[in-house]
Amino acid sequence: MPQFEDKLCTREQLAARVAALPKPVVLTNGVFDILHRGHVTYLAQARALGASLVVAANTDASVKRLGKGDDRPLNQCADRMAVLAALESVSLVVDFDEDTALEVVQQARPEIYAKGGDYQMDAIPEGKAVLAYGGQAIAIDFEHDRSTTKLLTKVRAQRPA
Ligand SMILES: Nc1ncnc2c1ncn2[C@@H]1O[C@H](COP(=O)(O)OP(=O)(O)OP(=O)(O)O)[C@@H](O)[C@H]1O
Ligand SMILES: O=P(O)(O)O[C@@H]1O[C@H]([C@H](O)CO)[C@@H](O)[C@H](O)[C@@H]1O
Repeated sequence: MPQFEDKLCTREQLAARVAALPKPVVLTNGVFDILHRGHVTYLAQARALGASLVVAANTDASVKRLGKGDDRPLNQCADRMAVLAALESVSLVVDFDEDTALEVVQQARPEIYAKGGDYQMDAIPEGKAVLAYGGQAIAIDFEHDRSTTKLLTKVRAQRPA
């Protein structure tokens, strides 16, 4: 097993594994279906806010409920998690089956919660929870105009009729 797979963590292990990480701990969450430059830049910036980065990835069932499309996610959860774990910026990867990462945040209690600039921190449950216990919630501005959905549109447009 490659060493980066040591970063994969179960929900049961989460609190103990986070407690062992260098502080401050930054946590973020998302689908990360087809990893692109926007994602890796954003994850590196999130990691630079603290000393460790925990990424919570939506389970496949949870992605289905987000309404990104019937065929999403393209990459199954275990694969999305392994790709995230292989990144230098990432310290720990956990999955979550709920509609939001609120419970993950409550279990992990990171010093900092980060999310892309497409979200308003005081309007989402994860951001509100971290702010309520005195942590920081930080939105990171988009640096690259990329998205999984745009990539898929491009691929589909190139398919022969
Ligand atoms: N281009 C980007 N620059 C910076 N952050 C991004 C970018 N795209 C996504 N993110 C952030 O990465 C996290 C995961 O995003 P997500 O998986 O929704 O990416 P996406 O490519 O926009 O996907 P989709 O097109 O399926 O909605 C979110 O916190 C989001 O804010
Ligand atoms: O990759 P996405 O679509 O940005 O990730 C979603 O983020 C939501 C956000 O944290 C607001 O609550 C979350 O609820 C959802 O489950 C996805 O992780």
